Amino acid sequence: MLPQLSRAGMSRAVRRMATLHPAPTTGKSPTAIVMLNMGGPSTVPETHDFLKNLFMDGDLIPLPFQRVLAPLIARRRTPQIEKQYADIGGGSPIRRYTELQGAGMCSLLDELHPESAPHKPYVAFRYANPLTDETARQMKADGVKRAIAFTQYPQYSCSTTGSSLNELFRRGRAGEIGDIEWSVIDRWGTHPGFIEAVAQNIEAALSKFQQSDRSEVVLLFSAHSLPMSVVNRGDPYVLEVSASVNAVMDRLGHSNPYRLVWQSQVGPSAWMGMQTGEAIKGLARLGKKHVVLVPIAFTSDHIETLYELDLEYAAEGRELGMEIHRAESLNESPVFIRALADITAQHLREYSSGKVGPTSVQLGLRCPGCTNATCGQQKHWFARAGRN
Ligand SMILES: C=CC1=C(C)c2cc3[nH]c(cc4nc(cc5[nH]c(cc1n2)c(C)c5CCC(=O)O)C(CCC(=O)O)=C4C)c(C)c3C=C
Ligand SMILES: [Fe+2]
Ligand SMILES: [Fe+2]
Repeated sequence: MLPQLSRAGMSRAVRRMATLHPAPTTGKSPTAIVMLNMGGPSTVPETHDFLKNLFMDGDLIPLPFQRVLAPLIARRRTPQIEKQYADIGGGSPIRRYTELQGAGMCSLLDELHPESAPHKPYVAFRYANPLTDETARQMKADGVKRAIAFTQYPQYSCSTTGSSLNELFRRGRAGEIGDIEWSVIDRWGTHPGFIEAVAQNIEAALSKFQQSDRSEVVLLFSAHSLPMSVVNRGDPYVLEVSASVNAVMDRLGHSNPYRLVWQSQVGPSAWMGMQTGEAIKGLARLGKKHVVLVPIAFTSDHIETLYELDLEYAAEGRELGMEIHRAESLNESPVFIRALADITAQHLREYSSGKVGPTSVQLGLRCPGCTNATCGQQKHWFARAGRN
């Protein structure tokens, strides 16, 4: 039985775990939980390399003459994005939060699933340190024999999770990771623990409004948008984000009016809408003066929350006479860290019983219109793991 801690107590405990969770000393090879995400520049000077890696990724942004154009676009975009990271405190907090979440998750997992203990968290970012190749070297040095590739994007897109899996697969094929039995958790956007953590943060934001205004507050769920070219080839991200929103609203008992809107589009092509900024202006025109912004597709703070939502949109809304609060990102939420441990424990149980359940990869199911095979790569994972 795990100890029940208060939110503050748990947060302190998680912080302690993050500094204390040591490399295992039992001599038993650890079960690696590899946390996949895009990453972000921890300091402003790292912005250029982050952008260069991002624009080099053909799974995210397919460009003609990618190797030539990507560095040029990255260089041109760097000053603007550097300023945004400077304005949110000098860098992205994603590495700090991911390490904290991973340490807390693995401590809980050792108790929830002792059969595979010790569990050791590894972070593999796609565009910032620690990059996948560095993590691969560390796993090899640690003698890892069993690993779970655990996406930290709750909802699947071939441009995000698909890209991270492809990168890990390439490193494995090049012999950089060692001989490992892999399995994959590739989506968990409706897991009850995740939904509970988001719902609790919404309730905390709602409590900032006067009691008499509370039921009138519009919940504006905001997710990073996706180019329509990606949506139209059958990418499941939009559907899966919608499913998350629906599950949160079910958990809240449909207490408030709500919409799902899309932010952070880049470049001139068509993207999924409506855009978050336009929605806020539209609500103001309709006389809706109370809004909670809810980030729903990312698990920690980043420029999309700290800059775009807080410094741009919320500020614009307030100028229009609105009261706007943002639901906190999941960051250090003990409910969320417990959810990460539950998702992994469930996956380990399903894996060892030979069942492929909801926390396992959806076996090589491509987007029906996918031309770049991003999603299809996943079948290689199960070939390696001897499962399909
Ligand atoms: C679930 C989240 C995300 C999806 C889906 C996603 C798709 C996507 N993104 C771009 C282009 C860019 N994204 C950039 C930054 C960025 N993207 C996400 C998340 C998703 N992207 C986050 C959390 C961040 C910020 C990282 C941080 O602050 O820590 C950028 C760089 C910033 C900029 O130049 O504006 C670009 C470019 C595309 C094209 C795409 C879908 C195909
Ligand atoms: Fe993005
Ligand atoms: Fe796809």
